[in-house]
Amino acid sequence: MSLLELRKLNKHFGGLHVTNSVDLTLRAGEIHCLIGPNGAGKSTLFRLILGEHHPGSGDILFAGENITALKSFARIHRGLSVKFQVPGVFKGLSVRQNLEIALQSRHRGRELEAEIGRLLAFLGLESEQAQIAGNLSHGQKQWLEIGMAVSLKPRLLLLDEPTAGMSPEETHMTGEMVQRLNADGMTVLAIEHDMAFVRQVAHRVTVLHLGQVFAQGSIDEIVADERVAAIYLGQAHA
Ligand SMILES: Nc1ncnc2c1ncn2[C@@H]1O[C@H](COP(=O)(O)OP(=O)(O)OP(=O)(O)O)[C@@H](O)[C@H]1O
Repeated sequence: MSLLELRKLNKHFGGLHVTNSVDLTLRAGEIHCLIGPNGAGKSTLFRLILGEHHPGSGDILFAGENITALKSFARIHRGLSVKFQVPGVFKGLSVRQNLEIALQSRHRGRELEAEIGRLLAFLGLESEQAQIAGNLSHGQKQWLEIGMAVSLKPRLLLLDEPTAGMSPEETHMTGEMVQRLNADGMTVLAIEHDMAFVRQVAHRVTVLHLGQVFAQGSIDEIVADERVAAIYLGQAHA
């Protein structure tokens, strides 16, 4: 069963055709990685899925429903969540307070405390819960934001370069987090340049190039594809 379906999606910025008739289907329960050169249109695709941009033409279906005309909050309400590249944590508040803000629209009292505890354990941030978020390491800030993005248990999690700036160890731990979320039933679409992360988590990979789907397959198929090597992996990422 498909959870998300992009059908012939087009987006122009002035004369620039940034999303060019993109067809992409995410199966419910998969971890799907989106890779491609800088400027390929990956982030724009996320903004279209989230409703921050509206397509010139084409359709977006979520769990069978056409959500193309829906506002972002309505999409989030249906179970979409996103973590963008720049951490959007409240830097002056503690880790615990950040999680409380993310959770308080749906949980109160004891239930809220239990959910905060569950997330702190999941993120490995229990001993940092009283820390001011601005003082966390780069990796911990990214994890806190992942925690906020998954706090309301979305059906689909969009991650925009979740491991950017992380050490190999932190990258691996992030991959494990994504796998645990997936094991609990969450479908994940991640934009990533780090091929170790892609190899660790991806069930399928889509290569975007010049706003178009250029290739799709398993990580082994993508790495073996000479056309992909020529436009992307042959550069710094192999
Ligand atoms: N709001 C905008 N107005 C005009 N052009 C835009 C806008 N947003 C993105 N673009 C252009 O669209 C193209 C695709 O950008 P996008 O950020 O989606 O690519 P990307 O694949 O995510 O790149 P990166 O890997 O560098 O993040 C780029 O040429 C960019 O300059």
